[in-house]
Amino acid sequence: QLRPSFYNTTCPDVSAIVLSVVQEAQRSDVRITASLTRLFFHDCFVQGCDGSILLDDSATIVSEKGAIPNNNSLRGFNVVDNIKAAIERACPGVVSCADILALAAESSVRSSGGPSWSVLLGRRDGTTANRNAANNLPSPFDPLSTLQSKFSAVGLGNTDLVALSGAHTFGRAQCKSFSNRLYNFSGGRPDSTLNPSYRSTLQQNCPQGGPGSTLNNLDPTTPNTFDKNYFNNLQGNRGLLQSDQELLSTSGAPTASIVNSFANSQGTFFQSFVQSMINMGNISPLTASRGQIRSNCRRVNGS
Ligand code: HEM
Ligand SMILES: [Ca+2]
Ligand SMILES: [Ca+2]
Repeated sequence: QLRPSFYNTTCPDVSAIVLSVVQEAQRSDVRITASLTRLFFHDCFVQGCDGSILLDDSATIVSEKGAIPNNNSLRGFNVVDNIKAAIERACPGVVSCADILALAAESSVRSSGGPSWSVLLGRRDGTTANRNAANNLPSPFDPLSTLQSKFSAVGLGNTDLVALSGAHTFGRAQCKSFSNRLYNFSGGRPDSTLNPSYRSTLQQNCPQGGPGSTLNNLDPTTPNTFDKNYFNNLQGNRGLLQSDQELLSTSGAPTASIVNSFANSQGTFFQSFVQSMINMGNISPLTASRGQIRSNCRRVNGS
């Protein structure tokens, strides 16, 4: 069972160390807090929160980093290395990489204006990666019903889906993640659930045939602040990804009323987000004698 006090005697300063490295990184890279938050999601949804996302390719590992949703998209691995190095100096061999991802997500949200919470700890690191499962992460092109089933497969419900999607209140997406909505979405027309003036801004940034890698703010109103504006954007048909706008615009969807309640109250959103991050962090952790404490987050010990 995970608990906030897991490192109280063995590494009492672990949370403060993580926070300070995250905030140092944030000084030169405003986006890094979003990137670190996303790493935790992509770890937990594949084999649970076991640090599998951090493993590099090797003789025995087919890295999740090469999966389609991750390749040329995930970032923050060097900051995780820096956090690990700082923790190893203070308490060698004690803190797992999986727990570092959980702590880095909390520090990131808090350092961007969002809620803080006490992080459940005691996960250990896995010794395998799963490229195929990583290829099956929730996709921005999935219909709502598929997003719901991918969440329910790991024990998460509609409230978790909506609250955690609220992490798109900060960070960036590449044109290729949504440009299908801009030109020829259905019947030769753009996506009708995309606000026309927002659409023309996006069309300028993502011209047809242009580079798919150009970055766009996920939240056009407060791109670097963790707040409830993401949900207000959905109400104005300003969700960037199809998977964002669907939460509100799918007819009859049970997620719509949850979007509206978060749009009305930042306190309600923050409370639900914290609970849902805890729920996501509880996805099949390795505890007790299972797994290991990696000494290098990129490699299984002894390989
Ligand atoms: C509901 C299913 C989800 C889908 C389909 C989805 C999809 C995406 C996509 C396509 C991007 C942009 C990637 C790119 O263009 O390179 C992105 C970025 C991001 N996602 Fe999600 N996401 C989902 C849920 C989540 C969750 C649960 C979290 C965290 C709790 C999260 C946090 C983020 C953040 C913070 C970014 C920006 C990262 C950066 O700027 O480096 N997402 N997501
Ligand atoms: Ca994992
Ligand atoms: Ca925001």
